[in-house]
Order: sequence, then structure tokens, then C-alpha cells
Amino acid sequence: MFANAEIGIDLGTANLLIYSKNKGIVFNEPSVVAIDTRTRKVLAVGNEAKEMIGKTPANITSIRPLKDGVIADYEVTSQMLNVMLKKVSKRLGMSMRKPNVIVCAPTGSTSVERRAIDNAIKDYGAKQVHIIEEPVAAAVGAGLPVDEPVSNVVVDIGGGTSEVAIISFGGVVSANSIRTGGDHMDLAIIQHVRKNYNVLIGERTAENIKMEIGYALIDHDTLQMEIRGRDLVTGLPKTVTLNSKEIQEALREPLESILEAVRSTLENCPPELSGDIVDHGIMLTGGGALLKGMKEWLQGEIDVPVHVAENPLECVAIGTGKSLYLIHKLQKAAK
Ligand SMILES: Nc1ncnc2c1ncn2[C@@H]1O[C@H](COP(=O)(O)OP(=O)(O)OP(=O)(O)O)[C@@H](O)[C@H]1O
Repeated sequence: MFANAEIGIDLGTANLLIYSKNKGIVFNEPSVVAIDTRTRKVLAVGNEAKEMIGKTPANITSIRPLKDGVIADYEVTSQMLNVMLKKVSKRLGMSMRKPNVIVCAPTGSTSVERRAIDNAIKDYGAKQVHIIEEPVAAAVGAGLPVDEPVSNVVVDIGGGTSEVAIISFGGVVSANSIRTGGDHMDLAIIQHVRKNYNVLIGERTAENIKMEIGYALIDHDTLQMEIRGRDLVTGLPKTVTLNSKEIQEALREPLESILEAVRSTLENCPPELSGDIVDHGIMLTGGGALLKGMKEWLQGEIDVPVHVAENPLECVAIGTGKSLYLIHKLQKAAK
């Protein structure tokens, strides 16, 4: 039947996941590339490259080639995909030549941004590339019955974007995509520490702070964390103790933007489906769903039941993989 490999790719701002037909998720590493700035040669990708962020000599730089859910550096994204797909091919001992690929794109992305995704995958030699909407993939991956005539609401909070969508009968009824996600939370923490302690911290430290003591909910038991950065006055290393209440305050702005996107999507929902939402609730996916107190905070704000998907970080990749079968069904039906 199909001799070509069949894969789904979650080309995320923070993480790149590859789903292979019959094998499930076969690759899950950060979307980071370390390159030699003089030769533009790729030195490392994924976990290895992420370890290097902020710690490399002048001629090596660790780049995140995707920003806000779309490709910011085409050449590096294309090289990253090439290296990662070859890694998977070697690891699995299977040919990945001319694969058929399903990949997702944020609902708010432009046709130029989508073409860049399509071309970057074709650069590897893909035979066919299908692009699907990211929240639809997230909903499918979270196990929501998207092809039934009921409202399936998904809120996917990734690294660069947050996507909110109401899906019913296989289609998007109402959607909203904002370029605010986990990266903006990290940035808000960097700014907070700089403003209040005169200390500069790196992206990775900020992300660790968010994961350890970041809270969406105001009402929680205070946690503390000791962090290290560079004192902006003396230029020397400095240790600061942060608490979860101040980090919650720092995260308020990005969280408010996400809440606003959820509210406006719900406001655009047809009344028949609105009633459904109260019964079925909202499904949270993406790494942002793992922020402590996220579910409780959102539930309190919109007064609708909120659920967190079983594997929030893997939903989009699983959804692209499951959609492979759907596309085959449609192609067969069209013949
Ligand atoms: N336990 C956690 N608490 C808070 N945030 C987390 C946690 N685990 C992961 N994250 C955040 O989730 C984000 C990554 O999520 P995900 O992999 O879903 O995004 P992505 O698909 O790469 O991005 P996008 O969809 O925007 O392209 C990062 O910002 C990461 O810091």
C-alpha cells in the first residue's frame, strides 16, 4: 500500500515531537539548534543544544529557530528538521525517505508562514505535506470527540502561542490564536527579577522558576526558591530567594492575555453549543496546562469545568499522528 514512511510532526516553538504510524511518539526534544556562527554549521540539536543555551563561547550560538509558533529562521529550521529526522531514521532502523507528513500550524498563521513550514519539510524530501490547525490536532490528541456535533473546547498553551478553539462536527466553529505562551511567562519572570532585585537571569533559569514555583492561582501555599544570576550593579554573581506569590504576580499579564482569548472565543460561540460547554467543559493542553493552579484558576475565572489532558505536552503530536489515518480515509473515499 504505502511504501513511504508516515509521520506526524509537532513543530513547536519549544519542543519538536515526531509521531510515527504504528510506533507512536518516536522523538521528543527541544526545538533548539547550536550552530557555529562562522561557518553556519549545525553542531548539535535538541537536548544537547538546549544544554548549551547561554553557556557557549562567542563562535557558537544556541538558537531557537521558531518563534511565536512559526518559523523565524528558515535555514536553521530546515537543518534542524533534517538532523532530527535522520536521527529518528537511524534510531528506528527504518527508512524515512520521502515520508508523507502531517504537521500543524497555529490558526493565526499567515499563508506565507504556512508555506515556510511546508517548504522546510519538503527540503528534507517529504513526498506529501498536509498542514492542519494546531488546536484541532490538540483536541484529537486529547481524545475529544471532534467529529460529533457537540462543542469540544480546547485551550492549547504552548511556548510561543496559545490557541483556543471550539470544534464541532469536524470543523472549527470559533477560534482565537494569540502570540503569548510559556516563553512570555519566562520573559515576565526575567523582567520581574531584573526590576525588583537588579539581577539578570537567563531563559533557562526563568523557565525553571516557572516550573518550580510558578502559580496561576493567587490563593496557594507560598513556595520559595533560591536562584542565581548576575548583579547588574556589581557585575558579580548573586543569589536571590524568590517566592511563589511574587512569581504569580509577575505571571499575571500573560495569564490575563490567555484568559481574554478564552473569553472572546466563548463569546463567539453559537448559543446551542454554549449550553454544551457547561456540560462538557474545556480541555487544557500544551505545556502551559502544567503550570501549577492553572486548571483551578481558569475554572474560577470563567465558571465552566476545566480538565487537563492526560499528556498535555504530547497532545498535538498524537493528534497529527491520528489525523494521518483520517487523511487516508478521505483520500481513499475520493478515489
Ligand atoms: N510544569 C510546567 N509548568 C509550567 N510550564 C511548563 C511546564 N512544563 C512545560 N512548560 C512550558 O510549556 C511550554 C512548552 O509547551 P509545548 O511543548 O506544548 O509548546 P510548543 O508546542 O513547543 O509551542 P507552540 O505550540 O507555541 O509552538 C514551555 O514554555 C515550557 O516552559
